[in-house]
Amino acid sequence: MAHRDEDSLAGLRTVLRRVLLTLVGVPFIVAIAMSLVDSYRRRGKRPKPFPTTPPRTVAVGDGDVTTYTFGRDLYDDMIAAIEGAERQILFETYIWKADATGERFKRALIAAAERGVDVHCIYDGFANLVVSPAFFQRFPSSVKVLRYPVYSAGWRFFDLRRYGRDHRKILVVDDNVGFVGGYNIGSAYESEWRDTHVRITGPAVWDLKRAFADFWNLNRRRRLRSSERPLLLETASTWEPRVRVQRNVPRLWMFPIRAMYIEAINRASRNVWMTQAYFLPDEDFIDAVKAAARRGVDVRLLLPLKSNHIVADWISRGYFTQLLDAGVRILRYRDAMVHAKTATVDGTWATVGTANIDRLSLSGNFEINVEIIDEAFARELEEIFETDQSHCLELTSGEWEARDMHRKFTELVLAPLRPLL
Ligand SMILES: O=P(O)(O)OC[C@H](O)CO
Repeated sequence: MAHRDEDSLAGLRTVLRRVLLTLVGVPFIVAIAMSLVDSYRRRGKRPKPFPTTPPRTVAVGDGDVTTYTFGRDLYDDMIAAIEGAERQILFETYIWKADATGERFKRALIAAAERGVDVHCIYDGFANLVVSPAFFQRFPSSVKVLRYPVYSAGWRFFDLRRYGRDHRKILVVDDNVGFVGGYNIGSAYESEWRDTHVRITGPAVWDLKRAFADFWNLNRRRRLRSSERPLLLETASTWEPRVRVQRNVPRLWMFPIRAMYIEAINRASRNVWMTQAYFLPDEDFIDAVKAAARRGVDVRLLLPLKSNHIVADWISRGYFTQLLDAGVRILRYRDAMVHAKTATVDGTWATVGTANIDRLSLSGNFEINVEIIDEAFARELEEIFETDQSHCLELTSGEWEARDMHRKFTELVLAPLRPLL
């Protein structure tokens, strides 16, 4: 009798193990297969044009904010700022391609260092694993370069605070100007991707400097020569109430960007317009978005019809039914990858930054978003949204419900991956 009990227990365990392995393993296998097929299909595809707006500047408090929606405009202004630097350049990027654009930035940074400007660069080791190491080795010692390592937990294997990637994109020149937003550095982003970045002048530049300096100082000792001095900043003498720089710092367990979004969505009374590259939020975030739509707020979500990560697209689609049922409008951008991470609420609140709406960004990575409470700037972003919307296909409930069974099944199979992305 005891033997029979043990046998059935062991049998149950085997069945459970197999079910678990299937639940975890199958989504991974499907995701890998999809990514391979998708990258094969993309080969040789020509980029298509998309509408953009010229850089426009609005005064916000004691400074200006210029918004960029086309990479070439942005890169030209970033290079001009680097070339005009007199004292210090702080440059941080998640991806830094070793192509013509990447080389252009590298040359400009080296030239600045050679004329005596203090140049600091940070890039993420994991994001650039596919970039030739030679590209990063050919920096002269006059440029201080910090590679945020692929593995940074050391012997603290279980300390999740040490696994976040450095996903930020920042440039600060002297005390005068700062850039932040979705753009990485690479030729494809210059003309083929639709993204959003801002150039900031005024007191908020100090916050960008501080964000850079804190990260640098946190990692300086282990990554650079021990003699390398920390980056020191004067305390900010001016507070700018309209512009807040929100930083996710996993190492300090700080994730204000998710809270910032949820607070803004929860207090929306008129509209929430979001443009996002990847939309795979947690359940509480989704609930806030649905609640806003249900109380009559005009909630619009603008996403790429096809992003560069097919698996993220499929997982994102798993949320569409509940969003459409709640009254959220889903607008899908045609022909080009939308990589922007922006939102406006009630024509007053706005954000532009590096954080995607997914778990990696909102509760994992080092991220930076600028939060601006200013009607003129929000209006600016709303106009950009309207331009983008004119290039979108709106997804209707009828169309969505009529999709094939195999699509519904694929969404279901991939759903267990949601918490990982
Ligand atoms: O991580 P992001 O938002 O900078 O996007 C990077 C691209 O997805 C690279 O594949």
